[in-house]
Amino acid sequence: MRVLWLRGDLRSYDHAGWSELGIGDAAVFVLDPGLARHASPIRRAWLAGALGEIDDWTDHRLSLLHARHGDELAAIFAAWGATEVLTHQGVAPGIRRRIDATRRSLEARGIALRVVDSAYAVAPGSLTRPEGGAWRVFGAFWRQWRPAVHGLGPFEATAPPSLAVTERHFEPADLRPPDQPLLTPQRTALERLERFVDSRLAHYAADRDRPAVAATSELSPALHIGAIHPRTILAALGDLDRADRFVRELAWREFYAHALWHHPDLVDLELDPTLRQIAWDEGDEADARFRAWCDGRTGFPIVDAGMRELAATGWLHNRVRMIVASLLVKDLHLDWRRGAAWFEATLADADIASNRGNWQWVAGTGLDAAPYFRVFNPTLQGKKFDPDGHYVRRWVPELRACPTSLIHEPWRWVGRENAGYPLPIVDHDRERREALARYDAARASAPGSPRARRAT
Ligand SMILES: Cc1cc2nc3c(=O)[nH]c(=O)nc-3n(C[C@H](O)[C@H](O)[C@H](O)COP(=O)(O)OP(=O)(O)OC[C@H]3O[C@@H](n4cnc5c(N)ncnc54)[C@H](O)[C@@H]3O)c2cc1C
Repeated sequence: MRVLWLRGDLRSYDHAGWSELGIGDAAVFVLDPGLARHASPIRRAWLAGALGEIDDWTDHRLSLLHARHGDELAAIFAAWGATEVLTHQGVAPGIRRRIDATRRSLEARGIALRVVDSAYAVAPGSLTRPEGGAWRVFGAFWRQWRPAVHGLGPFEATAPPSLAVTERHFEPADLRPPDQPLLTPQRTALERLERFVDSRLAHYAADRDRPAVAATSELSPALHIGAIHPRTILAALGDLDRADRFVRELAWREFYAHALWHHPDLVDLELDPTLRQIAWDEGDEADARFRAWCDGRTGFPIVDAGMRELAATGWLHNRVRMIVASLLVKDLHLDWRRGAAWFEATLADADIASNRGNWQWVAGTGLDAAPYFRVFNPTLQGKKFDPDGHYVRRWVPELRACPTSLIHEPWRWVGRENAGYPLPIVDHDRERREALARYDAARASAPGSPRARRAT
């Protein structure tokens, strides 16, 4: 008997695993105690929705287990009479550890575990530099990735398999917090894809940086749980050259997954060894700044709009992610890991590879990162990418009456105080200089730097 062990591939179509199942097999989703504890309410809602859709499709024969990975899970599969377990590739270090532990326990019982697919168009680890290891520069990765996805098509649709074994420790609906909406991630993803190709793709390159404009695909939460596969997206785009700007974004997702595959420590460790000693602020005052950032009360309108959108919806526009992340690291001098953890606690699409990779990009410490000395000015970013202030007014009601000419500098607006909007939490120019000094000091004290050698 075969067991399809579903994880981040929660869909019924364009799926390598379903096509291998036959009468008498089983499909299972395992809720590890860690996942149950850490997933944010919005992610639980996406998960519950996707499991509900698969459960309906299999006529409620999906097995849903509470179990620890490793021995406990392997023992359940063995009791079912499993001869082979199919699953998809894990990329995040914690997931890889859980799969490896389960594989070992299965093999000890004479059961094979086979990886049949990944959540990527090109499986992480399958592209390497000629000299080995992950690509360090996106452009070089892109040149190899782009031909590899040429002509890639979705898996053929399969009928729901007649699953024999069903064991249920919970129902999909139990996962959804009561205050979260009932979601249908597969249906939503396919609708968003159609909407994107029909009405947004043509303007994507021009408008993708404007948070007030509905210009992007909004596919990231569905991609994260595998309610849609990049193969399906690429196939729907048709001529990939015409969609080049968008295809590049999909490639960034795969670049970071490849990077994490080769450098599992990028989750917590600066990939640039010369920037591992940056002096981050800690203590009560730093905590207060962190809270103001989380709550959207920094006094920088575009930042506050973004952080409030994130809290309210679990989603945030890419340009605004970059701006808020830059403020945290370069203006508030708070550790990028703190910001990344907050994103993981709140984003519906929270994904270790994309999140940690992008935070390191913003901090200037990662692969192909923004040069550390390039510091976003939140006021100029706001003026450039939200010129009419529509995005700010949507999320910061205190500034609705503020004239457009001052919306990104409300400290100059006479009505600010009555509106109850705070002054900027820091002076950007001063903190920019401070950040550069701290980065320079870190570089100077890094092992191997000429100044560090002189000091020892
Ligand atoms: C600090 C920071 C943290 C981020 N954390 C995450 C995260 O946890 N999960 C996540 O999926 N994305 C993350 N991103 C990347 C990006 O912001 C989102 O993928 C994007 O905003 C999702 O919106 P969309 O689906 O409409 O994107 P679109 O513009 O429609 O792009 C299509 C797809 O391409 C991928 N993509 C787009 N931009 C990027 C990028 N910069 N890096 C990697 N993949 C990209 C996503 O899968 C996205 O769904 C982060 C970016 C920053 C700057």
